[in-house]
Amino acid sequence: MAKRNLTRRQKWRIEKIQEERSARANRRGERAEETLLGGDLGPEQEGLVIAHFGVQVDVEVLEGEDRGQVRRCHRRANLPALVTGDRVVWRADNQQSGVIVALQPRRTELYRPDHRGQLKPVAANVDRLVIVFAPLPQPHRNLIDRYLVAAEQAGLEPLLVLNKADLLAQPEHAQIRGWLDDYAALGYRTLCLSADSGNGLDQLREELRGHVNVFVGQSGVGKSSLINALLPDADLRVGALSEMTGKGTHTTTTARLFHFPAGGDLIDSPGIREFGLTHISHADLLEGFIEFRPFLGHCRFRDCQHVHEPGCALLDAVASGAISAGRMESYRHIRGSLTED
Ligand SMILES: Nc1nc2c(ncn2[C@@H]2O[C@H](COP(=O)(O)OP(=O)(O)OP(=O)(O)O)[C@@H](O)[C@H]2O)c(=O)[nH]1
Ligand SMILES: [Zn+2]
Repeated sequence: MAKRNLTRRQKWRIEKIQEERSARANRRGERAEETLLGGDLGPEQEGLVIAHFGVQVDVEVLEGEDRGQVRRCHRRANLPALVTGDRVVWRADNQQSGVIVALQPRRTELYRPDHRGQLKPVAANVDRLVIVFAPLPQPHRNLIDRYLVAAEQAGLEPLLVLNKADLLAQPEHAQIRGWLDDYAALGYRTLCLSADSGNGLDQLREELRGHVNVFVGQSGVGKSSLINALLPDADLRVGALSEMTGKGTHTTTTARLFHFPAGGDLIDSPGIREFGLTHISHADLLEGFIEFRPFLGHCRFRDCQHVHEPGCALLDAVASGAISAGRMESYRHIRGSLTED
């Protein structure tokens, strides 16, 4: 017994010595790096990544008298790639920039495939997916459902926004309102509003407050109109960014974080707006239809495709009205478009 204890203690001491050694080596490396980066650094402080440009990121100061200001920072070589929305620990240098020394754990991550098809994080700590649709362009249920599945998969709370409510008075568009009610009945947050008239924008401001939001939806549904109404300071939106980079080559692709004047944040970029359109596994797809969950695993056949199998719990649920035919159709449509077999 005593012997084993001793051995354990010895092992622990050896590990401790090794840890201290590697910490010392790290500190040496960091000191060398800091000398290269231009000398004395200020104390560690919290920051928020609001944009990134290759190896550099823009960090918003979250503490002290410079709170709200933006510093162009490098990151220490031992850190993973940073993305917009990351919370970091950083140290100021004496030239209006700084060094990022640590990345805080991410609550959520949004991924997009890069040009080689590999998934890469593009934003961190988003918690709200604002799915915008409208009577025109004609909405597609499976597209909305796809965003909902992506939201479930990424751990974001969806908010369904039916924009262009002014068009609902036209008889040919009247049934779209029913879609919103169907989603509300499933337990989702919903809003019906008009960016043009401004009706319902106050409720939207309320919904966005206290969240890091991303807007998605088909082209032409009014995302830009809504964002313009919520972020009236146009300079903040576009101009400031190209001015800061000096050349503006990254202005259209990099994700950028904005603060809504009424509270809450927005992370936006053309790439982010397409979030959720790829890479869903079969299992995630089924789980992403929240009302399917009580029935999953209850089909007679373990490899049930939920198409025409006898004893299919999902088909029975459709027959009994527990699952709507529209959502089932939407599920099948998305399932048919997945590449995984
Ligand atoms: N009738 C009506 N039209 C609107 C409303 N909101 C936006 N629109 C119009 O819809 C069109 C598309 O709006 P955008 O804001 O550019 O749509 P978007 O979703 O940003 O489109 P992309 O930039 O292509 O992604 C514009 O002509 C807007 O004027 C609304 O509440 N009612
Ligand atoms: Zn089944």
